[in-house]
Amino acid sequence: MIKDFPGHDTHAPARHGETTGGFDKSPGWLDWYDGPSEPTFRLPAGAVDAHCHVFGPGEDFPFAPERKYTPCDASAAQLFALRDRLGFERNVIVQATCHGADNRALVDALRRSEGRARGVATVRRDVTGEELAELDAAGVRGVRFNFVKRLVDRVPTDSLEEIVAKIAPLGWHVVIYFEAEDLPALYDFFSAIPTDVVVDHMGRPDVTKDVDGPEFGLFLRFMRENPNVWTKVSCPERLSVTGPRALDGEQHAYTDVVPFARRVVEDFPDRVLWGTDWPHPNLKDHMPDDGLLVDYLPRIATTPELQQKLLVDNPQRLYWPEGA
Ligand SMILES: O=C(O)c1cc(C(=O)O)oc(=O)c1
Repeated sequence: MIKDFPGHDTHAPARHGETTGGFDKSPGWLDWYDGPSEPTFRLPAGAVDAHCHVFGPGEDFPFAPERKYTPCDASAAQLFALRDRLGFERNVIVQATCHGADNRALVDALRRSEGRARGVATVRRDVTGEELAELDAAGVRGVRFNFVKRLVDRVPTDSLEEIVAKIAPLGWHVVIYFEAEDLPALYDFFSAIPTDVVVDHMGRPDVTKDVDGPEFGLFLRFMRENPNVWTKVSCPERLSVTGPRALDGEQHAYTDVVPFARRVVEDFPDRVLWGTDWPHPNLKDHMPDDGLLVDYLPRIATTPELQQKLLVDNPQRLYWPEGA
């Protein structure tokens, strides 16, 4: 059973950068950017921020004992304020690893969204049908499998297969997060997943390498060979090496990532999604202005048709297939 926790608007709201509940932020933690600029790029009506998270608040939804980092709070109310500021209509909230397989903060945010958010949960192999039904009723439509070693301990493949068998009848999909260097070893396992599959952040390419080279070529081949695979062309702020950063009004941020994202959007226009990744866990050297991240979009989806698919039609097909 998912227990209802006391609503956090009964408490004083967490201030920007705070962590409540007696947790200390990881050393060097960067807080999300307060007061983002209003985007210059006008998002199409019905746009979905298809990758974002909530953290805690720690006081109401404690972070998981097995977590690899402790963030600042980033509440549902703060996420929805960002949604409105940037001009998005809806969100897809992805369970963050700092909450492990405890989906209470996610479920609470989904319930508060009044149908304007769907979720991607993390579950263990022993999850029951009753728990899955409850997650489904709250708006969860997928599970996340994480292979990034700095974020999680490795879960054995047979556990993941067992989870897939449980979620497939619900029509859910699998979100996978991995580093480009691990794709060769995981390629066959990923290709055998029978549900839709969504790859986080383009499989984290090394953007100092050639967009036409073998590493990114393998990722493009993975998408070409598996028509059930989608990807998020998100996180330029994570992948960029030379920037410039989305700060101080910069309108050409993360130029080194543009050719990679643009290639994917143009080759697979019906299987791409985009999200802010707010509140941007584990960034080390800067925190982007989310308004300027939205201004990055027309550089990777260069026509109104591509923008409509990326931001509206594709997320709607995957997360609100019943209609707007
Ligand atoms: O690269 C990351 O650090 C990261 C972490 C998480 C998470 O902790 O869930 O999610 C993301 O999308 C990206």
